[in-house]
Amino acid sequence: MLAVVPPPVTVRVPSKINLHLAVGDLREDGYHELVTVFQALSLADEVTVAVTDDPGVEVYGEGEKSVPTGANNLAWRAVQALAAHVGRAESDSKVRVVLRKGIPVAGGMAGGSADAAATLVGLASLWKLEITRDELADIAAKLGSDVPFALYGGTALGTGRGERLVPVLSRHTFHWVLAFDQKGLSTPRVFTELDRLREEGDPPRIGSHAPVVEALASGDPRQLALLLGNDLQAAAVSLRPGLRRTLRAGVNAGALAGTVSGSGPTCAFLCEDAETALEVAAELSGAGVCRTVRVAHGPVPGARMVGGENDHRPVPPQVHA
Ligand SMILES: C[C@](O)(CO)[C@H](O)COP(=O)(O)OP(=O)(O)OC[C@H]1O[C@@H](n2ccc(N)nc2=O)[C@H](O)[C@@H]1O
Ligand SMILES: Nc1ncnc2c1ncn2[C@@H]1O[C@H](COP(=O)(O)OP(=O)(O)OP(=O)(O)O)[C@@H](O)[C@H]1O
Repeated sequence: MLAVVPPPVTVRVPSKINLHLAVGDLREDGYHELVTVFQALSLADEVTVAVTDDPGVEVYGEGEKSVPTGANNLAWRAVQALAAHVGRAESDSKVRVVLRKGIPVAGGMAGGSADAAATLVGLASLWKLEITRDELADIAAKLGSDVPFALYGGTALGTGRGERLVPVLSRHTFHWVLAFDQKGLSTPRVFTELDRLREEGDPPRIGSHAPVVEALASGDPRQLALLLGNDLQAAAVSLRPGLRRTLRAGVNAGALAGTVSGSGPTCAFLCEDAETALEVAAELSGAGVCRTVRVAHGPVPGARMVGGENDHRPVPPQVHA
């Protein structure tokens, strides 16, 4: 009898920004204790998983040449982690993973984490696993601190090393402009730079996340704009001083406020509305301070299959520098 090969599964997965990122001290395990407010943005990757006789990873799109296609690819590590978790034999776990990247590589927007989360969701369907999203989140947390959030999306408070999540009420769609830098920044390097800055002096630390949570509940972008904060920003700017100019240029172009996204170097600018975001993006494109400019909105849902009946595939307008 011929075996029936299941059709490939495609999952769309959002990027993230940190509206608030408070970094505590270095822990013994090499991680820092975090309190962060994540928001999932419409800038996304798409990941297709398919049964194959020729297993491996293919990468297309944003930064494709700088993404490893071997065992170091986070999506590939997700395949192995899920197969091990459900006790699936290697001969039964042969998959091809195709990544279509929209999220900048090493940009502080959790692109690799997004691909890992999407791969978990895609394989759970391809392999017809009875597994809850919470169980997937436990596997996700072992792959990286940002991976669980990419599964859930929306807006969430993250604690621990960022992997412990609770949803945050967010009443409004917020409009963002994203400025991609010429090249990426290594996340561990940015954390190490913050430790160095803290050893040398006492860089100011951002305050409590509570006002950010209130601003999200109110839905007022002007209120939120006053509260964006990221303890890693000083470290990212120290390693990439040109980011200061980018941050200024976004605000000069009409954004309410700008922040470095996560460990950078992508800068995220909050705008009053969708129309203003397009105007800011157009002006920033001409300012010569970054490689590419995109508009995005959030919050959006986490990793989910493309082609379902709830899938409207919105295409946000794009502006290229
Ligand atoms: C900067 C953020 O994007 C904010 O959401 C995340 O904290 C980074 O998450 P990630 O890229 O998934 O990071 P992981 O793959 O878990 O860790 C990579 C490295 O970043 C540093 N790291 C990460 C998370 C954390 N809470 N403290 C850390 O010091 C550690 O050196 C770690 O070895
Ligand atoms: N699927 C993947 N997509 C992108 N990079 C990957 C992937 N798998 C492994 N990598 C490696 O991981 C490094 C960090 O990539 P990634 O795009 O996840 O960074 P990031 O967005 O800054 O992460 P974070 O915001 O979670 O700190 C890249 O330089 C690349 O070598």
